[in-house]
Amino acid sequence: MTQSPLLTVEHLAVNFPDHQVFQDLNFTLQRGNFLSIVGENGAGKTTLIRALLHQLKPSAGTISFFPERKAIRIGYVPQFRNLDEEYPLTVRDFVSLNLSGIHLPWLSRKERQAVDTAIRTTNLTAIAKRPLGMASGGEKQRAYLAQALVEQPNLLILDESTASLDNMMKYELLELVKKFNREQNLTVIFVTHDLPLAKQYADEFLLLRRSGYELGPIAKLPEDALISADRGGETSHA
Ligand SMILES: Nc1ncnc2c1ncn2[C@@H]1O[C@H](COP(=O)(O)OP(=O)(O)OP(=O)(O)O)[C@@H](O)[C@H]1O
Repeated sequence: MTQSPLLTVEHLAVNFPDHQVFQDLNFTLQRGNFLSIVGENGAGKTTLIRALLHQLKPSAGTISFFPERKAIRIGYVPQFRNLDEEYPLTVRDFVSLNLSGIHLPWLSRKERQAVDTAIRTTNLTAIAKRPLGMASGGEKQRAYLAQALVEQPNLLILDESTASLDNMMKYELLELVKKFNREQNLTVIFVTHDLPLAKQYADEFLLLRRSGYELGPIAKLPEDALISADRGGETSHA
C-alpha cells in the first residue's frame, strides 16, 4: 500500500525557561496509522501534543501537515475526568456541543445526522437522552469520543483518555477507536502510560525519554519504556 504522510515533525525542540523538554525530534505520521506516544511522567508527551495542536510555539523545528494544516480536522479526546452527577447536558447535547452555533443557533439536518451517526457508532443510542453526569465512566469517555468524531476528523488524538477507566472500559474504548482507524482510515495518536494497551492497538510507537527518543513498530516497544533513563542510560534515535 502506498503511504502518504499526514504530518511530519522535523528538528522539533521545546524549551521552557528553566529546562529543555526535547530537542531535535523527528518523525512522520502516515495517514491511517495508529501511533502510540509513551514515556515516563514529565517526558514531554503533553508538550508535544500541545505543539501539534498549535497551542504552544516550538523553540525550533517545524511541524507540517499535508496537504496543509487547514485541510486537517483534528478530534481530541481528553483524559477522563469524572463529570459531576449534576452535569445537566444530555449525552446527545454533549456530543453536539462543538457544532451548536457554528452556522446557526440550532443544528442543520446534516449536523443532526452527523450527531446521530456518532452516537450510533459509539454505542450510545440507548442513553442518548440521559444526562451525561449520570453515565458510567466508560460511557462518558465514549461521549467524548463521539464529540470528537462528529466533526469527521482526519486525525484523532487520545490524550491519556483511558487513564482511570477500568480494564473492560479501556479495551471497549480502544476497540471502537481501532474500528474507526481500520474502517475509515482514521489516523490516531494515542498518548498513554498503558504499555499493554499500546501494544495491542497501535502500529508504531514514539517513546519520549528525558535523554532522547525512540521510534519503531509497536512490537519493538522496549520493556523499560516507562523506566527513567536518568540512571545513566543513553537513548538512541531510531
Ligand atoms: N508551561 C510550562 N512551563 C514550564 N514547564 C513546563 C510547562 N509545561 C510543561 N512543563 C514541564 O515540561 C516537562 C514535560 O511536561 P509534559 O506535561 O509534556 O510531560 P508528560 O510526558 O505529558 O508527563 P505526564 O505523563 O506526567 O503527563 C515537565 O517537566 C513539565 O513540568
